[in-house]
Amino acid sequence: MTGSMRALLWCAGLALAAAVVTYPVYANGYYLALGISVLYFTILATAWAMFSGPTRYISLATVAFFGLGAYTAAVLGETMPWPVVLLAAAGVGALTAAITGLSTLRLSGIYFVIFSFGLAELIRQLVIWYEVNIHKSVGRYLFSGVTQDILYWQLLGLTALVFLVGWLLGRSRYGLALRAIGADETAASHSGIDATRVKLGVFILSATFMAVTGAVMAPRWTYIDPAIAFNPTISFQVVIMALLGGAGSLFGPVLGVIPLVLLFEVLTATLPNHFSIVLGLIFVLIVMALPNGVIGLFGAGRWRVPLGRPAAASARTMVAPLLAVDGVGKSFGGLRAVDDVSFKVSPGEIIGVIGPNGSGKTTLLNTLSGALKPSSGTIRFGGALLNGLRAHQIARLGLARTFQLVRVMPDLTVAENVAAARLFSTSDGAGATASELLDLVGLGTMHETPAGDLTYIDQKRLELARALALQPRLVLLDEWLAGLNPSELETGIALIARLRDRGLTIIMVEHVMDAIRALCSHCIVMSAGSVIARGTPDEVLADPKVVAAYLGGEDA
Ligand SMILES: Nc1ncnc2c1ncn2[C@@H]1O[C@H](COP(=O)(O)OP(=O)(O)OP(=O)(O)O)[C@@H](O)[C@H]1O
Repeated sequence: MTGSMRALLWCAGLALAAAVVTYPVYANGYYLALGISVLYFTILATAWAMFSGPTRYISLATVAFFGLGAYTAAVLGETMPWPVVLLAAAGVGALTAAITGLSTLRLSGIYFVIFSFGLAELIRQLVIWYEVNIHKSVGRYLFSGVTQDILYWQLLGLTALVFLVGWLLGRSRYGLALRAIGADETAASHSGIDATRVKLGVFILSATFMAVTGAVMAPRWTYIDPAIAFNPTISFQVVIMALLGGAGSLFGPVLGVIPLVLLFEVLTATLPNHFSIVLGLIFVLIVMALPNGVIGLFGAGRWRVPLGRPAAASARTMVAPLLAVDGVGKSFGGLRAVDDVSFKVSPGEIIGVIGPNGSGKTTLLNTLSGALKPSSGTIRFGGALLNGLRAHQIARLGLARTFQLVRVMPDLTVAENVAAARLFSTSDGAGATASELLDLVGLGTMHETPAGDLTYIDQKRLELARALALQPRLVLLDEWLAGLNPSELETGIALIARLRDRGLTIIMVEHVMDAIRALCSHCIVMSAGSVIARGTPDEVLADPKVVAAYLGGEDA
């Protein structure tokens, strides 16, 4: 772009900003009211997309927080200074989001949608009950000195703030963490991301904006009752606007707000009795025709986090043994999938866990990595007791894993997948960069490729790079070599051997016996949840009990 073009763009931007700021001075009452609607829906849709865009938790609770803000203003507006009223509304919104979020953000998919819709209705009913039985009147009057002009400028300030916060969030590690959670919450947790805390924090932030918007809007109505403040249509309109514009980017929702505010304006005037039907139709059309919103048509970037140089690994003090599993069991109802398993792993060792299908190998790995809580026994890692810790806490201690059914975050690029495992790293020494790790696993030329576009084998390589990005002391590989052709297998075995030579400790569940023989110093063999043999690969594979357990299995 030439210098004069840039100057022209700056001038146009400044002229637009001046026109927006001075809008109440030259707009008549009708257009000012439209401007107010555009602004308040912009804030609501941007705040909604801040949480729901990256996580894909579709929330219909917008009006719950908006209504609480409006009601807080109605209750306090005539007795308290206005800034105090806005702070109180923010506090009520944040507190309600914290309480409800803590109990429900473990829900996902349709359960969260239903909950969020129910929350808005529950709060509406509680407010009606309070008003009728305690306050003895259905609604409240709010007379304040807030004119339409002041209302507009308050909303404009709040719009600027929501964009600033959204921009900062997108640039922060929480932005990438949210997207990682949205792409694959399990993989994110095993990469050290505390999914519950990240989701809760951003849910509260988003709800706070919604509540303050409700408070700012309250003086517009003068008379506030639950039907106005908690009108469920608002929640649906916000979802439709954010989806039309594109919920995956910061400025996407506003592209949906402007045309839809105008359209809804026309519809309420021309089809007041069929408004909801038209709303539903628009929703269906948007989801079918523009799954990534208007902004998706331009391939506009998502909120990206610069990779930078990763945090470095600490010189960890090794305690022998690195892992001590003692009497671990795991039951599913009446099925004892893992039964009284004990073994130790010393630093730098590769231990093989083998056994026929269904013998409990993956379940054992799941108890070690925090995906499942053991029903009995203890697991100590580097001296720390892992029982009771959650997946992200175990990952942060330096215990990484790959999955039997490969789990990458498909919408994130290869580089972002690796970066996700570094977001909450507490390491402080020098470690391999993301780039070095990708070179190591053979993905050095694919940094910007979306992980979902990789072949199955490359996804496995990426999973390993992501596990290594945690700078782990122990890596659990669950059939990482499965499905490789002979030359890929050779490369895979050589790669694992290199990791061992660098001092990494590995537990590998594997059916490929050539790999077990080539890599493992020691094996445990499981059958029906119990350990039936242990020793070197040659010893266990010659054991008649093992041969019998495999029933002449092809590899053994
Ligand atoms: N979440 C679960 N709920 C109920 N049963 C389960 C669950 N996970 C595993 N199981 C059962 O526990 C047993 C052990 O399964 P697991 O997947 O650990 O075996 P595996 O040795 O890893 O098998 P494979 O080699 O086929 O992967 C099986 O009978 C399985 O059906």
